[in-house]
Amino acid sequence: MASKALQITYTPQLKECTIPLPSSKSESNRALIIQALCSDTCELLNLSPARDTQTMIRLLKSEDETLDVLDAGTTMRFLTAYLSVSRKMKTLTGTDRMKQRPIGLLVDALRNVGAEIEYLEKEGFPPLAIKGLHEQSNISISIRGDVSSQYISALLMVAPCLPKGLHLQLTGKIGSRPYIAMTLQMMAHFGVQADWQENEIHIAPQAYKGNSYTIESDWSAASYWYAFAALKEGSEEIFLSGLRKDSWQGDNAIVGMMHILGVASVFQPDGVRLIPIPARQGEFHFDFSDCPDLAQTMAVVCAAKGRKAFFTGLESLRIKETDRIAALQTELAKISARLEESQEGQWTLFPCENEDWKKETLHIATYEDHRMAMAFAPLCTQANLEIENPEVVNKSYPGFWKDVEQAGIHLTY
Ligand SMILES: O=C(O)C1=C[C@@H](OP(=O)(O)O)[C@@H](O)[C@H](O)C1
Ligand SMILES: C=C(OP(=O)(O)O)C(=O)O
Repeated sequence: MASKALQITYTPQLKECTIPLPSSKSESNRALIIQALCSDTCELLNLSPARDTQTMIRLLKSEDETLDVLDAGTTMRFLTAYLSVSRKMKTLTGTDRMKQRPIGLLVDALRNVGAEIEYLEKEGFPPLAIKGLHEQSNISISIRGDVSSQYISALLMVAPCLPKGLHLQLTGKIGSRPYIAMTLQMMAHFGVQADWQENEIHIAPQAYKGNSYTIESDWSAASYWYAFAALKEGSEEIFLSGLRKDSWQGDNAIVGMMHILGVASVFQPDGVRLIPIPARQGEFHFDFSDCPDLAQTMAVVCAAKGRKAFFTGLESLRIKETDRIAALQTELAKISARLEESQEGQWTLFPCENEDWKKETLHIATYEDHRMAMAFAPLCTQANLEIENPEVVNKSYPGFWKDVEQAGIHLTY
Protein backbone atom coordinates (compact mmCIF):
# COMPACT_ATOMS: atom_id res chain seq x y z
CA MET A 1 0.00 0.00 0.00
CA ALA A 2 1.78 3.17 -1.14
CA SER A 3 1.39 6.29 0.99
CA LYS A 4 2.99 9.72 0.96
CA ALA A 5 6.64 9.79 1.91
CA LEU A 6 7.66 11.39 5.20
CA GLN A 7 10.07 14.34 5.15
CA ILE A 8 12.44 14.53 8.10
CA THR A 9 14.34 17.76 8.62
CA TYR A 10 18.09 17.61 9.18
CA THR A 11 18.55 17.88 12.97
CA PRO A 12 22.12 17.34 14.18
CA GLN A 13 21.36 18.06 17.82
CA LEU A 14 18.35 16.48 19.58
CA LYS A 15 16.38 17.75 22.57
CA GLU A 16 16.87 16.04 25.92
CA CYS A 17 13.95 13.59 25.87
CA THR A 18 12.21 10.64 27.49
CA ILE A 19 11.13 8.00 25.00
CA PRO A 20 8.28 5.79 26.27
CA LEU A 21 9.05 2.86 23.87
CA PRO A 22 6.46 0.19 22.97
CA SER A 23 6.61 -3.05 24.94
CA SER A 24 8.17 -6.14 23.40
CA LYS A 25 6.13 -7.84 20.69
CA SER A 26 8.16 -11.02 21.20
CA GLU A 27 7.28 -11.23 24.89
CA SER A 28 3.68 -10.16 24.22
CA ASN A 29 3.05 -12.82 21.57
CA ARG A 30 4.49 -15.56 23.77
CA ALA A 31 2.45 -14.39 26.77
CA LEU A 32 -0.74 -14.42 24.67
CA ILE A 33 -0.19 -17.99 23.45
CA ILE A 34 0.58 -19.17 26.99
CA GLN A 35 -2.53 -17.38 28.28
CA ALA A 36 -4.61 -19.13 25.59
CA LEU A 37 -3.17 -22.52 26.62
CA CYS A 38 -3.65 -21.94 30.36
CA SER A 39 -6.90 -22.82 32.07
CA ASP A 40 -6.16 -20.49 35.04
CA THR A 41 -6.27 -16.72 34.81
CA CYS A 42 -3.16 -15.05 33.43
CA GLU A 43 -2.98 -11.29 33.86
CA LEU A 44 -0.91 -9.70 31.10
CA LEU A 45 0.08 -6.11 31.71
CA ASN A 46 1.57 -3.68 29.20
CA LEU A 47 0.86 -5.74 26.06
CA SER A 48 2.49 -4.26 22.98
CA PRO A 49 0.66 -1.82 20.70
CA ALA A 50 2.59 -3.45 17.81
CA ARG A 51 0.39 -4.56 14.92
CA ASP A 52 1.90 -8.06 15.26
CA THR A 53 0.57 -8.28 18.83
CA GLN A 54 -2.76 -6.63 18.11
CA THR A 55 -3.20 -9.15 15.28
CA MET A 56 -2.43 -12.02 17.67
CA ILE A 57 -5.02 -10.72 20.19
CA ARG A 58 -7.65 -10.39 17.45
CA LEU A 59 -7.00 -13.79 15.88
CA LEU A 60 -6.99 -15.68 19.19
CA LYS A 61 -10.54 -14.39 19.75
CA SER A 62 -11.75 -14.76 16.18
CA GLU A 63 -14.47 -17.23 15.23
CA ASP A 64 -13.62 -16.86 11.53
CA GLU A 65 -12.53 -19.90 9.58
CA THR A 66 -9.67 -18.01 7.89
CA LEU A 67 -7.17 -16.15 10.05
CA ASP A 68 -4.95 -13.56 8.35
CA VAL A 69 -1.71 -12.87 10.27
CA LEU A 70 -0.73 -10.11 7.80
CA ASP A 71 3.09 -9.83 7.96
CA ALA A 72 3.65 -11.11 11.52
CA GLY A 73 6.15 -13.98 11.58
CA THR A 74 5.70 -14.95 15.24
CA THR A 75 1.92 -14.76 14.91
CA MET A 76 2.03 -17.13 11.91
CA ARG A 77 4.44 -19.63 13.47
CA PHE A 78 3.02 -19.57 17.02
CA LEU A 79 -0.61 -19.89 15.80
CA THR A 80 0.31 -22.82 13.53
CA ALA A 81 1.42 -24.81 16.59
CA TYR A 82 -1.32 -23.46 18.87
CA LEU A 83 -4.16 -24.24 16.46
CA SER A 84 -2.73 -27.72 15.86
CA VAL A 85 -2.83 -28.71 19.53
CA SER A 86 -6.08 -26.93 20.30
CA ARG A 87 -7.77 -28.95 17.56
CA LYS A 88 -9.15 -25.94 15.76
CA MET A 89 -9.86 -26.31 12.03
CA LYS A 90 -8.60 -23.07 10.57
CA THR A 91 -6.91 -21.64 7.52
CA LEU A 92 -3.89 -19.47 8.31
CA THR A 93 -2.82 -16.96 5.71
CA GLY A 94 -0.86 -13.70 5.44
CA THR A 95 0.54 -11.05 3.13
CA ASP A 96 2.23 -11.88 -0.17
CA ARG A 97 5.56 -11.67 1.64
CA MET A 98 4.34 -14.04 4.38
CA LYS A 99 3.54 -16.53 1.62
CA GLN A 100 7.24 -16.41 0.67
CA ARG A 101 8.53 -16.96 4.21
CA PRO A 102 9.22 -20.69 4.76
CA ILE A 103 7.27 -22.69 7.33
CA GLY A 104 8.00 -26.25 6.13
CA LEU A 105 10.29 -27.18 9.03
CA LEU A 106 7.59 -26.31 11.58
CA VAL A 107 4.86 -28.09 9.60
CA ASP A 108 7.06 -31.23 9.29
CA ALA A 109 7.75 -31.17 13.03
CA LEU A 110 4.06 -30.81 13.89
CA ARG A 111 3.14 -33.54 11.40
CA ASN A 112 5.73 -35.79 13.10
CA VAL A 113 3.96 -35.22 16.39
CA GLY A 114 0.65 -36.16 14.76
CA ALA A 115 -0.90 -32.92 13.52
CA GLU A 116 -2.77 -32.77 10.23
CA ILE A 117 -1.75 -29.69 8.24
CA GLU A 118 -2.07 -29.06 4.51
CA TYR A 119 -0.48 -26.53 2.21
CA LEU A 120 -3.07 -24.58 0.25
CA GLU A 121 -0.74 -23.03 -2.31
CA LYS A 122 3.00 -23.73 -2.40
CA GLU A 123 4.52 -26.71 -0.56
CA GLY A 124 6.50 -25.43 2.45
CA PHE A 125 4.84 -21.99 2.63
CA PRO A 126 1.63 -20.37 3.95
CA PRO A 127 -1.33 -20.43 3.57
CA LEU A 128 -2.00 -23.53 5.65
CA ALA A 129 -5.12 -25.55 6.40
CA ILE A 130 -4.82 -26.75 9.98
CA LYS A 131 -6.94 -29.75 10.84
CA GLY A 132 -5.59 -30.41 14.35
CA LEU A 133 -3.94 -33.23 16.24
CA HIS A 134 -6.01 -36.20 17.35
CA GLU A 135 -3.46 -38.63 18.69
CA GLN A 136 0.20 -37.96 19.41
CA SER A 137 2.40 -40.17 17.24
CA ASN A 138 5.97 -39.22 18.24
CA ILE A 139 7.40 -37.77 21.41
CA SER A 140 10.92 -37.34 20.08
CA ILE A 141 11.50 -35.14 17.03
CA SER A 142 14.35 -33.13 15.57
CA ILE A 143 14.38 -29.75 13.87
CA ARG A 144 17.10 -27.60 12.32
CA GLY A 145 18.15 -24.71 14.52
CA ASP A 146 19.60 -22.51 11.79
CA VAL A 147 16.54 -21.31 9.86
CA SER A 148 14.20 -19.63 12.37
CA SER A 149 14.05 -20.00 16.15
CA GLN A 150 10.36 -19.12 15.89
CA TYR A 151 9.60 -22.72 14.81
CA ILE A 152 11.31 -23.96 17.97
CA SER A 153 9.55 -21.46 20.25
CA ALA A 154 6.22 -22.43 18.67
CA LEU A 155 6.83 -26.14 19.39
CA LEU A 156 8.08 -25.49 22.92
CA MET A 157 5.04 -23.47 23.97
CA VAL A 158 2.61 -26.21 22.95
CA ALA A 159 4.83 -29.09 24.19
CA PRO A 160 3.49 -29.26 27.78
CA CYS A 161 -0.06 -29.58 26.38
CA LEU A 162 0.80 -32.65 24.28
CA PRO A 163 -0.40 -35.90 25.87
CA LYS A 164 3.14 -37.33 25.95
CA GLY A 165 5.15 -34.10 26.12
CA LEU A 166 8.01 -33.46 23.68
CA HIS A 167 11.68 -34.23 23.29
CA LEU A 168 13.16 -31.81 20.80
CA GLN A 169 16.56 -32.27 19.24
CA LEU A 170 18.02 -29.16 17.59
CA THR A 171 20.38 -29.87 14.71
CA GLY A 172 23.03 -27.62 13.16
CA LYS A 173 23.88 -24.14 14.38
CA ILE A 174 21.24 -22.60 16.66
CA GLY A 175 20.37 -19.08 15.52
CA SER A 176 18.43 -16.48 17.54
CA ARG A 177 19.17 -18.55 20.67
CA PRO A 178 18.07 -15.86 23.19
CA TYR A 179 14.56 -16.05 21.72
CA ILE A 180 14.44 -19.76 22.62
CA ALA A 181 15.67 -18.95 26.13
CA MET A 182 13.01 -16.21 26.40
CA THR A 183 10.32 -18.74 25.47
CA LEU A 184 11.47 -21.14 28.19
CA GLN A 185 11.76 -18.32 30.75
CA MET A 186 8.23 -17.18 30.04
CA MET A 187 6.97 -20.77 30.22
CA ALA A 188 8.72 -21.17 33.60
CA HIS A 189 7.06 -17.96 34.80
CA PHE A 190 3.73 -19.64 34.07
CA GLY A 191 4.70 -22.83 35.91
CA VAL A 192 6.09 -25.07 33.13
CA GLN A 193 9.51 -26.66 33.60
CA ALA A 194 11.78 -27.69 30.75
CA ASP A 195 15.13 -29.39 30.65
CA TRP A 196 17.56 -27.87 28.08
CA GLN A 197 20.89 -29.68 27.76
CA GLU A 198 23.08 -28.67 24.83
CA ASN A 199 20.98 -29.44 21.74
CA GLU A 200 18.13 -31.29 23.44
CA ILE A 201 15.10 -29.84 25.13
CA HIS A 202 12.70 -32.05 27.05
CA ILE A 203 9.27 -30.96 28.25
CA ALA A 204 6.99 -33.36 30.14
CA PRO A 205 3.20 -33.04 29.89
CA GLN A 206 2.14 -30.44 32.46
CA ALA A 207 -0.33 -27.59 32.92
CA TYR A 208 0.46 -23.88 32.70
CA LYS A 209 -0.36 -22.10 35.96
CA GLY A 210 -2.03 -18.71 36.23
CA ASN A 211 0.27 -15.78 37.02
CA SER A 212 0.60 -12.14 36.11
CA TYR A 213 3.32 -10.74 33.89
CA THR A 214 4.30 -7.22 32.94
CA ILE A 215 5.82 -7.04 29.46
CA GLU A 216 9.13 -5.16 29.31
CA SER A 217 9.84 -2.39 26.81
CA ASP A 218 11.17 -3.57 23.45
CA TRP A 219 14.97 -3.68 23.15
CA SER A 220 14.87 -3.91 19.34
CA ALA A 221 12.89 -0.63 19.36
CA ALA A 222 15.43 0.81 21.82
CA SER A 223 18.21 0.14 19.30
CA TYR A 224 17.02 3.02 17.06
CA TRP A 225 17.42 5.42 19.99
CA TYR A 226 20.92 4.15 20.61
CA ALA A 227 21.54 4.89 16.93
CA PHE A 228 20.25 8.47 17.33
CA ALA A 229 22.49 8.80 20.41
CA ALA A 230 25.52 7.49 18.50
CA LEU A 231 25.04 9.81 15.51
CA LYS A 232 23.81 13.09 17.01
CA GLU A 233 25.92 16.03 18.13
CA GLY A 234 25.84 17.48 21.65
CA SER A 235 25.61 16.03 25.13
CA GLU A 236 21.81 15.93 25.57
CA GLU A 237 20.72 12.64 27.12
CA ILE A 238 18.02 10.30 25.86
CA PHE A 239 16.09 8.37 28.50
CA LEU A 240 14.41 5.11 27.44
CA SER A 241 11.61 3.99 29.78
CA GLY A 242 10.70 0.50 30.89
CA LEU A 243 13.94 -1.33 30.00
CA ARG A 244 15.52 -3.72 32.51
CA LYS A 245 19.18 -4.62 32.93
CA ASP A 246 18.22 -8.28 33.52
CA SER A 247 16.11 -8.46 30.34
CA TRP A 248 14.95 -11.71 28.72
CA GLN A 249 15.38 -10.07 25.31
CA GLY A 250 18.62 -10.86 23.51
CA ASP A 251 18.51 -7.52 21.68
CA ASN A 252 19.84 -5.93 24.87
CA ALA A 253 23.14 -6.87 23.17
CA ILE A 254 22.80 -3.33 21.76
CA VAL A 255 24.20 -2.08 25.11
CA GLY A 256 27.63 -3.66 24.48
CA MET A 257 27.67 -2.93 20.74
CA MET A 258 26.89 0.76 21.21
CA HIS A 259 29.29 1.15 24.13
CA ILE A 260 32.19 0.67 21.73
CA LEU A 261 30.53 3.05 19.25
CA GLY A 262 30.25 5.85 21.83
CA VAL A 263 27.02 5.39 23.81
CA ALA A 264 27.08 4.41 27.51
CA SER A 265 23.98 2.95 29.20
CA VAL A 266 23.17 3.93 32.76
CA PHE A 267 20.44 1.71 34.18
CA GLN A 268 17.89 3.19 36.55
CA PRO A 269 14.94 1.39 38.16
CA ASP A 270 12.55 2.77 35.49
CA GLY A 271 14.72 2.62 32.37
CA VAL A 272 18.08 3.49 30.87
CA ARG A 273 19.92 6.78 30.24
CA LEU A 274 22.01 7.01 27.07
CA ILE A 275 25.14 9.07 27.56
CA PRO A 276 27.73 10.03 24.93
CA ILE A 277 31.25 8.68 25.57
CA PRO A 278 34.31 8.47 23.28
CA ALA A 279 34.00 5.65 20.73
CA ARG A 280 36.64 2.93 20.63
CA GLN A 281 39.19 3.14 17.80
CA GLY A 282 39.78 0.53 15.11
CA GLU A 283 37.64 -1.93 13.16
CA PHE A 284 34.76 -3.78 14.72
CA HIS A 285 33.43 -7.34 14.62
CA PHE A 286 29.76 -7.93 15.32
CA ASP A 287 28.04 -11.33 15.34
CA PHE A 288 24.26 -11.08 14.85
CA SER A 289 23.50 -14.82 15.24
CA ASP A 290 21.79 -14.12 18.56
CA CYS A 291 20.27 -10.77 17.64
CA PRO A 292 19.49 -10.59 13.89
CA ASP A 293 17.08 -7.68 14.32
CA LEU A 294 19.99 -5.40 15.32
CA ALA A 295 21.89 -5.85 12.05
CA GLN A 296 20.20 -3.00 10.15
CA THR A 297 20.65 -0.54 13.04
CA MET A 298 24.33 -1.39 13.35
CA ALA A 299 25.01 -1.28 9.60
CA VAL A 300 23.62 2.25 9.32
CA VAL A 301 25.46 3.53 12.42
CA CYS A 302 28.82 2.03 11.38
CA ALA A 303 28.39 3.41 7.85
CA ALA A 304 27.54 6.93 9.00
CA LYS A 305 30.23 7.02 11.69
CA GLY A 306 32.83 6.00 9.11
CA ARG A 307 33.67 2.73 10.89
CA LYS A 308 34.63 -0.35 8.91
CA ALA A 309 33.05 -3.42 10.51
CA PHE A 310 32.94 -7.19 10.02
CA PHE A 311 29.53 -8.79 10.38
CA THR A 312 28.63 -12.46 10.83
CA GLY A 313 25.35 -14.20 11.71
CA LEU A 314 23.32 -12.54 8.94
CA GLU A 315 21.97 -15.85 7.50
CA SER A 316 18.36 -15.38 8.60
CA LEU A 317 18.06 -11.84 7.21
CA ARG A 318 17.05 -13.01 3.74
CA ILE A 319 13.77 -14.57 4.96
CA LYS A 320 12.46 -11.77 7.13
CA GLU A 321 9.98 -8.98 6.21
CA THR A 322 12.07 -8.46 3.09
CA ASP A 323 15.45 -9.76 1.96
CA ARG A 324 17.20 -7.46 4.43
CA ILE A 325 20.66 -8.02 2.93
CA ALA A 326 19.52 -6.86 -0.51
CA ALA A 327 17.53 -3.96 0.98
CA LEU A 328 20.51 -2.83 3.06
CA GLN A 329 22.88 -3.05 0.10
CA THR A 330 20.61 -0.88 -2.06
CA GLU A 331 19.94 1.77 0.58
CA LEU A 332 23.52 1.90 1.94
CA ALA A 333 24.73 2.58 -1.61
CA LYS A 334 22.79 5.88 -1.42
CA ILE A 335 25.19 7.03 1.32
CA SER A 336 28.27 5.63 -0.49
CA ALA A 337 28.58 2.68 1.92
CA ARG A 338 28.74 -1.02 1.03
CA LEU A 339 27.88 -4.36 2.62
CA GLU A 340 29.81 -7.12 0.85
CA GLU A 341 30.25 -10.84 1.47
CA SER A 342 33.99 -11.64 1.53
CA GLN A 343 33.56 -15.38 2.05
CA GLU A 344 30.50 -17.44 2.93
CA GLY A 345 28.84 -15.96 5.99
CA GLN A 346 31.49 -13.21 6.46
CA TRP A 347 30.37 -9.71 5.59
CA THR A 348 32.30 -6.46 5.48
CA LEU A 349 30.62 -3.13 6.05
CA PHE A 350 32.59 -0.48 4.16
CA PRO A 351 31.53 2.88 5.62
CA CYS A 352 30.55 6.02 3.69
CA GLU A 353 33.27 6.95 1.19
CA ASN A 354 32.20 10.56 0.89
CA GLU A 355 29.78 13.09 2.32
CA ASP A 356 28.16 14.14 -0.96
CA TRP A 357 24.90 12.45 0.07
CA LYS A 358 24.53 14.93 2.93
CA LYS A 359 24.08 17.82 0.46
CA GLU A 360 20.70 16.70 -0.85
CA THR A 361 17.59 15.08 0.57
CA LEU A 362 18.24 11.37 1.02
CA HIS A 363 15.37 9.16 -0.22
CA ILE A 364 15.03 5.87 1.66
CA ALA A 365 12.87 2.99 0.40
CA THR A 366 11.48 0.71 3.11
CA TYR A 367 10.55 -2.58 1.36
CA GLU A 368 7.51 -3.17 3.65
CA ASP A 369 10.04 -3.60 6.46
CA HIS A 370 9.58 -1.59 9.66
CA ARG A 371 13.26 -2.01 10.52
CA MET A 372 14.42 -0.38 7.25
CA ALA A 373 12.44 2.77 8.13
CA MET A 374 13.59 2.91 11.75
CA ALA A 375 17.23 1.97 11.10
CA PHE A 376 17.67 4.75 8.51
CA ALA A 377 15.69 7.42 10.41
CA PRO A 378 18.68 8.39 12.64
CA LEU A 379 20.44 9.62 9.48
CA CYS A 380 18.36 12.79 9.90
CA THR A 381 21.18 13.82 12.26
CA GLN A 382 23.33 13.98 9.08
CA ALA A 383 21.01 15.10 6.24
CA ASN A 384 17.44 15.86 5.22
CA LEU A 385 15.61 12.57 4.76
CA GLU A 386 12.58 11.29 2.92
CA ILE A 387 11.23 7.93 4.11
CA GLU A 388 8.87 5.97 1.87
CA ASN A 389 5.78 4.34 3.39
CA PRO A 390 6.52 5.56 6.92
CA GLU A 391 3.54 3.60 8.30
CA VAL A 392 5.58 0.38 8.01
CA VAL A 393 6.75 1.07 11.57
CA ASN A 394 3.29 0.03 12.83
CA LYS A 395 4.35 -3.62 12.73
CA SER A 396 6.41 -3.22 15.92
CA TYR A 397 6.48 0.45 16.97
CA PRO A 398 3.36 2.45 16.01
CA GLY A 399 4.45 5.47 18.09
CA PHE A 400 7.89 5.73 16.49
CA TRP A 401 7.33 8.96 14.53
CA LYS A 402 5.60 10.61 17.48
CA ASP A 403 8.63 9.75 19.62
CA VAL A 404 10.94 11.13 16.92
CA GLU A 405 9.07 14.46 17.13
CA GLN A 406 9.54 14.44 20.92
CA ALA A 407 13.27 14.45 20.32
CA GLY A 408 12.84 17.83 18.60
CA ILE A 409 12.93 16.53 15.03
CA HIS A 410 10.58 18.18 12.53
CA LEU A 411 8.45 15.88 10.36
CA THR A 412 6.31 16.78 7.36
CA TYR A 413 3.83 14.29 5.91
O1 LIG B 1 10.78 -15.30 18.45
C1 LIG B 1 10.74 -14.09 18.21
O2 LIG B 1 10.00 -13.32 18.86
C2 LIG B 1 11.60 -13.55 17.14
C3 LIG B 1 12.67 -14.28 16.68
C4 LIG B 1 13.59 -13.80 15.62
O3 LIG B 1 13.29 -14.48 14.42
P1 LIG B 1 14.14 -15.75 13.91
O4 LIG B 1 14.12 -16.77 14.96
O5 LIG B 1 13.41 -16.17 12.66
O6 LIG B 1 15.54 -15.26 13.64
C5 LIG B 1 13.45 -12.30 15.38
O7 LIG B 1 14.10 -11.94 14.20
C6 LIG B 1 12.00 -11.87 15.32
O8 LIG B 1 11.88 -10.49 15.15
C7 LIG B 1 11.28 -12.21 16.61
C1 LIG C 1 11.72 -10.50 11.82
C2 LIG C 1 10.80 -9.82 12.50
O1 LIG C 1 9.54 -10.21 12.79
P1 LIG C 1 8.74 -11.52 12.37
O2 LIG C 1 9.71 -12.57 11.91
O3 LIG C 1 8.02 -11.93 13.63
O4 LIG C 1 7.79 -11.11 11.28
C3 LIG C 1 11.16 -8.47 13.02
O5 LIG C 1 10.35 -7.91 13.78
O6 LIG C 1 12.23 -7.95 12.70
